[in-house]
Amino acid sequence: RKPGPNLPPGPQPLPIIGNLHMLGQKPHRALAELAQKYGPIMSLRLGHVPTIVVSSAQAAELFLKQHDAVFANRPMLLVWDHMVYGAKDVAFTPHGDYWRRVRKMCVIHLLSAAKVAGFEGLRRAEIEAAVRRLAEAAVVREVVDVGERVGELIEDIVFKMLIGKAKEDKRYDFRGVIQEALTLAGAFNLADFTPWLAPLDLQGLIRRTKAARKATDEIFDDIIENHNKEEDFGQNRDIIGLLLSLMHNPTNELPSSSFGVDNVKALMFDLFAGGIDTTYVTITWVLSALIKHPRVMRLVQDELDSIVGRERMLVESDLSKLTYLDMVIKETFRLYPAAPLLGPRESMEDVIVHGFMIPNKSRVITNGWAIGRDPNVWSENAEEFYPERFMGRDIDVRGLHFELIPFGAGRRVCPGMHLALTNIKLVVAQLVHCFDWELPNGMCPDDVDMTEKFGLSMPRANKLYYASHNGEPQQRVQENVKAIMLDLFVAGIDTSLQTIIWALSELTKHPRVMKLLREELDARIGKHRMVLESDLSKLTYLDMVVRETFRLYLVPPLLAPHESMEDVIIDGYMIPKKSRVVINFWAIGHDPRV
Ligand code: HEM
Repeated sequence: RKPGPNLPPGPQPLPIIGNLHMLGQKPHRALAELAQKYGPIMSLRLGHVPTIVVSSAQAAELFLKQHDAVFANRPMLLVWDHMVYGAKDVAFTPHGDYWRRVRKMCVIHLLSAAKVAGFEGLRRAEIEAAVRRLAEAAVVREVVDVGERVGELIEDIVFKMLIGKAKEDKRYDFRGVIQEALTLAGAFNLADFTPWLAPLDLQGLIRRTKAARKATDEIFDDIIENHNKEEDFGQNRDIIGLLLSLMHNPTNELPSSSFGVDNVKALMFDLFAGGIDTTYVTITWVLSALIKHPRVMRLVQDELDSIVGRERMLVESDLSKLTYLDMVIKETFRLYPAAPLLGPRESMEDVIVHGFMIPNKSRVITNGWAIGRDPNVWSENAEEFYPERFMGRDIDVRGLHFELIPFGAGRRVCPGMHLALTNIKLVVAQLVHCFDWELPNGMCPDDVDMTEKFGLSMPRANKLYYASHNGEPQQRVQENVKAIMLDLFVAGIDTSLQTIIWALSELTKHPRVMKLLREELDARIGKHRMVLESDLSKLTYLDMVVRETFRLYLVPPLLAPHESMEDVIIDGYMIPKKSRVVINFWAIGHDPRV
């Protein structure tokens, strides 16, 4: 008899653990190395679970397009079960009727292009506020933790979009908890592969998951309680309001029996985790790559200057014209995909793929990270950051071109990609358009460390510190400071802050004056302590700088109006009683005769 098809080739498994010991700290790298030896469709055994690893564009197309219906299931993992209320969400729930209904609801009502476009004003306000904060740091040459600033910004945008207001709960580091949850969700848990070890929780993953789940659960409970108190939540102004109104008004599609409060909380997890973590991780990779490659940074800025110019801030309708930025973002996804192993799949029946037997209930791992670095697709310079490789090549990231699938492909492709791409492009473009970024402490671009940490999402291993400018004052920052000052006037922030900003702006513009002021501070105070109020009277040059600022930028320029209390003759002129007197101190301060 002719022998039946074989399993794909792979390394020999050990008893009990199978090949689990071969995954190491960075499974995407270890699996890519194994695939070099065993090929792009490789078979492993993780504990007792048959596992197929897919590592080339052609193989991914077979699994995620040609046989997608067979591989549209997700394995049921212990961490996910704990974290998302028995997998009642979209991302971690098994294939079936419930998944189909909630996914459809997400795609149509929560994450559609129209819904995302509806939040444009909100994004603009949050980004302007973040740019203003960064510009204040730029003026005093503060070195900023870029990841932290980007994380705060994305968190603010997502909170406003999902719950209609900023995060109020200060009990937890929400972003930290979400990142921990995704690290746990991506971990290879011994207990999933050798169930009799589950009660021992040898890696401590379940203990950590319970802590993360407790934190998210308390935050979600508070959000729901506050929403339920607000009578107009049914107006669907924010996304959680919409979910709650679906819960309170069941439909045929989502009957009350299948859509209770745990389902709402599970979906909240997907939306917060998907919305914040992967987007923030991708933006920090793009910015790191740009700092590491000043040539590319310059080209992105040139494109922004030619499309947007320097007289205004970028708006969302500019994004589609930024073709070079688009290539930079693709190149970042290629080398640093936020989800390096995509989302795991599970086969729902025996199937033959490319002549190999793939048994029912096999775990399928697609190594997006390895596909992005495959020299057969990307040529010998596959490891190099070179956005121009996309020029004239029709390769998109949306799951149609299997050489580049950061959002997955097929039935379970990421439904949040439109939102993610909008946020990523917008934030990167604004930050690069508004600021010249430099490395602090004499670091050079080659020193930028691009080491990654493994999890369901793949963040940078180390923090990213940049100064938004660090040498001679630059036009880009000055223009930005001016725009911000304008904002401050409009916002009516108090006058002393306005004066401070004018003074700092003039100091940035006049390095000679800044140098003299620094020398005075060094001479009177030294470098080892902060300025005390008792020092102020000794700082005579600072006093002159402040007076010069008042001369040029008196706030407000006309002072408050006075009124005469009787008729009076001044300089031969009659000034009647009850005359309004406006004194133009701005003109006096600018009078060349004085
Ligand atoms: C850079 C940003 C993002 C990346 C790289 C990313 C990547 C992915 C990947 C690789 C998958 C698995 C696809 C598969 O199995 O084939 C996925 C699924 C998913 N993503 Fe995203 N994602 C991002 C942003 C978002 C956002 C903003 C949201 C929503 C707010 C979101 C919500 C989801 C959901 C709900 C699923 C599960 C879909 C399903 O199983 O049917 N993601 N994402």
